[in-house]
Amino acid sequence: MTTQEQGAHDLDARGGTGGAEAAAPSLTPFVELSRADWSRLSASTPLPLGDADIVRLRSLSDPIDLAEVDEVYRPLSRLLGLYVEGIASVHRATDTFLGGRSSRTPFVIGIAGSVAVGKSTTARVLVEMLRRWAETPHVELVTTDGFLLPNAELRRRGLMERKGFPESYDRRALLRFLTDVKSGAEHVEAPVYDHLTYDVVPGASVTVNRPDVLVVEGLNVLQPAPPGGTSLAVSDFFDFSIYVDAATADIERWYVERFLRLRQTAFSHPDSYFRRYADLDDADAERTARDIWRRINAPNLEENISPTRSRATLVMTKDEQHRIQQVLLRKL
Ligand SMILES: Nc1ncnc2c1ncn2[C@@H]1O[C@H](COP(=O)(O)OP(=O)(O)O)[C@@H](O)[C@H]1O
Ligand SMILES: CC(C)(COP(=O)(O)O)[C@@H](O)C(=O)NCCC(=O)O
Repeated sequence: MTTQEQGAHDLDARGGTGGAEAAAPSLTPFVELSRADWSRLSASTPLPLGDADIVRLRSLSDPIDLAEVDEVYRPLSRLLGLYVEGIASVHRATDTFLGGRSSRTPFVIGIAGSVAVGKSTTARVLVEMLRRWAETPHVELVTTDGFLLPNAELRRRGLMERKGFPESYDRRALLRFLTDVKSGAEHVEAPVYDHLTYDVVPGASVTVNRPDVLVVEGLNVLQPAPPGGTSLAVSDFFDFSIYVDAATADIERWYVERFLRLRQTAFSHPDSYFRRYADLDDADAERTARDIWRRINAPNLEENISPTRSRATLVMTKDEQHRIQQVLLRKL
């Protein structure tokens, strides 16, 4: 925020200048767009996804519909394309300036937000769309759950009730991974988490091989570096970041609904960590889900995740039916 903008903020905070004329609009570092404003941008953007693609995404159990993709994700993928082109152009100019000494590295997008707000769905749709743009055919997705400490280590540290909190991750491994990706390294490996066993998979990894775009999705990707240290923040490696937002009561309801649905699928699998939940009736399952939400996910949202919202480049706010109602885009 500029000093002038800060001044305007301070005036606002005091309730305006005291004059009878209309108060000056409050200045923020974000451009604010309603759904209608945002979706109007879609008219000038070709849609790189068709019905068949949406059906395929749905088959991966993503519930998103074509209207949402059309009105919200189409402009978003175009905007991201503009940022990718912008960075590529800065890269070319810098490379000429340096006499050919720098190599281009992947464009990294971070996606943050609460458990159950719809980060995975947003990330998967974006990946599918970005892959269809000529400038970004090679797009990869990594979720930060692979960087959680294994359950055995969480138990040793008394952190099983803190899964998803900043201290439950191997932050240095995540920083090393991103440093390697942003150094232009080939075949960079990330560990893998299994929601079925509720644990990191020993010895398993995914490999990221210099994509055009890497999407990094996780609860805490916008967390600042720990105070007092000299360490970097994960977001120092992002070229763009998105915070997916919604009212806490709606997110809790989505969490409970997903939990109830999982009884028929993941929970009933013989290897499921939550096998004991598969046979709960609706009332007991809802009680259990609300208990996990209130003990773990709600405090994490309030203490660690929500405070990072204003660090994002773009904030997408959903209504109670997952429809994006407002987009905030950071001013440049
Ligand atoms: N755009 C959407 N429309 C309808 N339901 C959605 C949408 N996005 C997510 N959901 C549902 O909300 C729940 C949480 O979404 P998910 O992407 O798994 O969240 P997260 O990755 O943030 O935990 C899931 O049950 C998912 O099916
Ligand atoms: C695995 C998660 C921490 C999400 O991790 P992320 O990929 O966002 O880093 C989360 O889905 C989770 O399991 N939380 C613990 C509480 C619960 O079981 O809901």
